[in-house]
Amino acid sequence: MVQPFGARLRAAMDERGPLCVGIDPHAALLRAWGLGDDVAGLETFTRTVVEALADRVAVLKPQSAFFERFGSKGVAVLEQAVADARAAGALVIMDAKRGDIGSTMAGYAAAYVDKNSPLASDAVTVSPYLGFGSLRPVLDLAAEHGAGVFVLALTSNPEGAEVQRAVTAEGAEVAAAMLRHIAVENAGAAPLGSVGAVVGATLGDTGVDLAVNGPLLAPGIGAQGATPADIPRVFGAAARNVVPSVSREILRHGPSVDALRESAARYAGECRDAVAG
Ligand SMILES: O=C(O)c1cc(=O)[nH]c(=O)n1[C@@H]1O[C@H](COP(=O)(O)O)[C@@H](O)[C@H]1O
Repeated sequence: MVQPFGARLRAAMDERGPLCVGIDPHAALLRAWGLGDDVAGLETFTRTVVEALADRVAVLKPQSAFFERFGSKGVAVLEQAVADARAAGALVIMDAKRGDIGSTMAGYAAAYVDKNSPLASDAVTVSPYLGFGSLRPVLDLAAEHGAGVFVLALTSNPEGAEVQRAVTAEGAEVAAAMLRHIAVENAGAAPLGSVGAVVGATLGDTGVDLAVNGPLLAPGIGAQGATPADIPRVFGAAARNVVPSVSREILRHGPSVDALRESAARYAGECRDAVAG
């Protein structure tokens, strides 16, 4: 029986530092690496990142969109990357941000968190904006397979506030309501629940209760302007559960494997220090 995702993530963060590196093969990055914006370029880029980092960072987070844009051949590259990264010891969060009615969420759950799926990942990102309850199939299947689910709560982009800071009929902000749902899912889990929240590192003091007993995925560091030093200000007492995530600001150091490793090691160290306070 595989350990729950939260326990595996805590162990990986303690051993390797809390950093998550995003694999986001933007067309501009492929060109900057001297690669074609095509499947061969995608394959080389992705293999290089996995080879450079999967044996040393806690988490890799492929952004599904950048693979899907090449159709089935791109998805095949994604499949291989997920398998290779996990084999090398990294946990993989599939950044798919799926969200649909419950019966369709069962399909997304089967795609990403069923351990027998070709795209089986350690965790997946989902959007709760069809209602938190619509996520039930993915929450349940993830629990059954020892996988995790990261629910968008307060995203790093400024436009997110329009929806996430809106006030519900009960008087709470939507994001706060989502965080409460997440806390309920994680109640009693130790050392860490397997249902995470996504909270941008760009946001400053969030004013919401981040004590959800689960991991807090914190994108926005690097290209979007946040730094590891922002972590204590944004997350306060919850900083220990933060998984800081960096994509472009590390990826731009390729194609040199050494330079990718150096950049990731620098961020991992800075994030470890920031989280420790
Ligand atoms: O779920 C995410 O990872 C995510 C949530 C969020 O609020 N903001 C955000 O930027 N992301 C993702 O994190 C990555 C950020 O990339 P960089 O800005 O290049 O570090 C992208 O793949 C985004 O899709």
